[in-house]
Amino acid sequence: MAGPRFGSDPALKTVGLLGGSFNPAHGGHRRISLFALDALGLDQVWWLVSPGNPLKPRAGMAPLSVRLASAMDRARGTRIVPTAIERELGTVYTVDTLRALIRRYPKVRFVWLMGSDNLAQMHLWKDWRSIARTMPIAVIARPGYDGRAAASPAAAWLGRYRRSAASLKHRAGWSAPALIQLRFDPDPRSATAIRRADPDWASRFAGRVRRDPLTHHPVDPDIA
Ligand SMILES: Nc1ncnc2c1ncn2[C@@H]1O[C@H](COP(=O)(O)OP(=O)(O)OP(=O)(O)O)[C@@H](O)[C@H]1O
Ligand SMILES: O=C(O)c1ccc[n+]([C@@H]2O[C@H](COP(=O)([O-])O)[C@@H](O)[C@H]2O)c1
Repeated sequence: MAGPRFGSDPALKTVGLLGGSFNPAHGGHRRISLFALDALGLDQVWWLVSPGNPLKPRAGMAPLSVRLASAMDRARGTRIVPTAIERELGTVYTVDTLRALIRRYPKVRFVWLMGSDNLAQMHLWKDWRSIARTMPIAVIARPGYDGRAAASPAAAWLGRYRRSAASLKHRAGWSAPALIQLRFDPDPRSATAIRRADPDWASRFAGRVRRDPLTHHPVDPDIA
């Protein structure tokens, strides 16, 4: 069954949500976010720096405050808003985070953004079909993962809800489920490669941690 169809109030803001470990944030995150902002006509992209991906090992994960500091550094000068709001909401699973955000920001239309590596394993996420019914999903092609993503259970289920990026620019057409595939010059950068090349990366951000980083969430007054 199709999910909610949103109204066409032009005062509503549009926000793309890119959830991730950001261990550390890198130029690939920045580039795909700026691309999605433009392709989908968004007002902002929020980076949800995760307190802990339930499917990822904790070993090798820098503290949340350090990962957030790296995200703030990478997002500087853009309409990307890094936040650790999941810590404040007390949510770990994406389905719970998205429900809480929708409740908290009724004037915002959200779209979930992710790389194709995440689509490939989305069927392992808690209530993944509910996530797809909650908001449109835009998937960004990522070198080495697109084949696996296309063959995945989540892609098969979402396949009948394929939509163009342009359809999100018409606010009245904002509905879920919807799968939008964003293809542009794929970006090979990854946090894994950065950690390998620079195992000490976290020490550069340790001195830049905010005093209250865990609840930090700068929000456009039009949105709150
Ligand atoms: N180069 C990229 N191209 C497309 N999507 C990306 C890219 N890098 C990260 N993403 C996406 O950004 C989100 C957050 O990614 P994450 O913080 O896990 O970075 P990562 O580089 O994938 O990390 P790691 O290598 O540690 O798994 C995910 O949806 C991921 O698919
Ligand atoms: O909700 C889940 O079951 C779930 C399982 C795995 C990953 N996620 C989310 O997927 C996003 C990408 O995570 P990561 O660590 O691959 O960057 C991040 O927001 C995680 O919280 C969510």
